[in-house]
Amino acid sequence: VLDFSSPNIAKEMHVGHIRSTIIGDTLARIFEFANIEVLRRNHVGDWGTQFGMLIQFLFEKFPNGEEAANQAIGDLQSFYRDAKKKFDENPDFKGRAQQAVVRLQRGEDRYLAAWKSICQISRNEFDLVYKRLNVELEEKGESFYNPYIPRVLEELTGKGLITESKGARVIEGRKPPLIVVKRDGGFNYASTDLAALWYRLNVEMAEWIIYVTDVGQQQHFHSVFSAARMAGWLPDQKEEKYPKASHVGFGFVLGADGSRFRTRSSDGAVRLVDLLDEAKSQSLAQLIKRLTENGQIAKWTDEELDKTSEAIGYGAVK
Ligand SMILES: NC(=[NH2+])NCCC[C@H](N)C(=O)O
Repeated sequence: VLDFSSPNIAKEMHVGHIRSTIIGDTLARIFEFANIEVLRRNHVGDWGTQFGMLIQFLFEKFPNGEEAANQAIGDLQSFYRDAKKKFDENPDFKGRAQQAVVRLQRGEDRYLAAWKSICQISRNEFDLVYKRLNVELEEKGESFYNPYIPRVLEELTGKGLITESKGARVIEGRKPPLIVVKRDGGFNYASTDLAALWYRLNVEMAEWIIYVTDVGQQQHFHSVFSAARMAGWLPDQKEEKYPKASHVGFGFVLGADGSRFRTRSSDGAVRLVDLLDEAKSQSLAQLIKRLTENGQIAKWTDEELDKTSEAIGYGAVK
């Protein structure tokens, strides 16, 4: 199982996700070339308390039905921003948003439908990037593993691995302890990853599970892996045995000024599709310049110029 790309619904798909997409795809291609069966998993962040906020905001903005919302959301990132602003500034709205989470988690139709349409809008945007990069992925988002969390935690509790700490439930072993149930009783990123690991080992029968994210998540994965070893799901690290789990961490993408590159700056959003457009148009300009210089330009059709600048531009990004 190769877990890569994995952006978050309704949030920006940032350059770090592009890097994960490209490294993950490269690894997948190497394994596939060696005739190893690869499950290319897009572990999208499609669950969590932020959906209460988004859905409530959607309902209040479009009280006359979800139909209109589909088109009106349009730019999901600014929709997210507006919802977040209201959430932070308006305590009444915050309360309603928290109610909405409960109703979503209870599976009320109207809430599920709104959640689904928000996910679909994001998915369409992600797909534009995957298509351009020629990367294939199969989505199994965080929400997929939700039903497995309680029984997985029950198993870990039965093995004596989960303890109480300041109202939360945690797995000790590495420092800091891994929080698996929040103080409010909710599950989190770690509980989802434990359930996903359990599923990949027991249902998908994975021999090797590889996660590709930036190094910022190294500690998270090592804590999850160590919990899995304590539970006896994975063999001892020192033995080169299967099944195994690995984190492929890459460095942060830096901007020209050497600081962490953000696709969304305060003065406006830089979308990843725009980044790809830019790569293509810069290589087209260079191509035309050089072909003109060496007198070859007349021999090239527009289509050849287009295809070549795409290959060079996207290739450069990759
Ligand atoms: N199984 C995982 N945790 N995979 C990586 C998920 C990455 C996460 N959605 C992020 O954007 O940072």
